[in-house]
Amino acid sequence: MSMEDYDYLFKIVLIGNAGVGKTCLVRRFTQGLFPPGQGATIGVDFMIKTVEIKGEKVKLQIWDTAGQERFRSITQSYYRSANALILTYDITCEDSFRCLPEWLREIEQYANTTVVTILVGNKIDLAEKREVMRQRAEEFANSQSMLYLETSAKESDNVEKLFLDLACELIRDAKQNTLDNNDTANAMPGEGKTISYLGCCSTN
Ligand SMILES: Nc1nc2c(ncn2[C@@H]2O[C@H](COP(=O)(O)OP(=O)(O)OP(=O)(O)O)[C@@H](O)[C@H]2O)c(=O)[nH]1
Repeated sequence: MSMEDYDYLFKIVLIGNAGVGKTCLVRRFTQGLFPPGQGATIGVDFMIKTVEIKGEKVKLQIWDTAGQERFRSITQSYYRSANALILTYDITCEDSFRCLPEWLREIEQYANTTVVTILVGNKIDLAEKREVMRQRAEEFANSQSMLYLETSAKESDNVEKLFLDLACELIRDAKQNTLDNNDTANAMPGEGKTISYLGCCSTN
């Protein structure tokens, strides 16, 4: 192992409409909690969590952006160095799904072409209020070459899977030398605990 306390460092940026649950997903993953009365994100928030995948330490730098339109120019500047984007919508809010093409245009304009993008339908605990059918979202994700996952930050459904699957995907890419990690090499140290995860996709 190098002088650093990790084998890989990846930058993951969450984007999507205001109120879809981006901050709650990050809090659930990094702190294991669902904060009551979560206020709107102002600009961008930053958290770190280190996970262990097949004996390798993977440091995830997670940037939680504000969904509100007025912060768009700030958040756009975070796309460029992202290794992965989590494009989030709310399965109980048709509007947040209809806005996805707009977000894809932002990605095309500001993100690196090698970025891994996953579409996430959050709030599946509110099944009775669902407005966007899973199949429709899956088809849309497929058509745009995105991965797809449904989550509940509230019930903790698929939240760990979301970040760990992404980490696996990024390791696979890195091993194929399609990633340039130089941009993220100077990351600030931050809080985080190490968890062990061996059940993900094969990375070897
Ligand atoms: N039932 C349910 N509510 C959720 C879930 N995730 C988030 N919420 C609620 O949705 C609201 C918005 O959550 P946030 O995490 O602040 O949303 P955001 O996407 O970060 O919003 P911005 O910061 O404005 O972009 C809050 O009232 C949360 O409690 C979930 O999985 N289930």
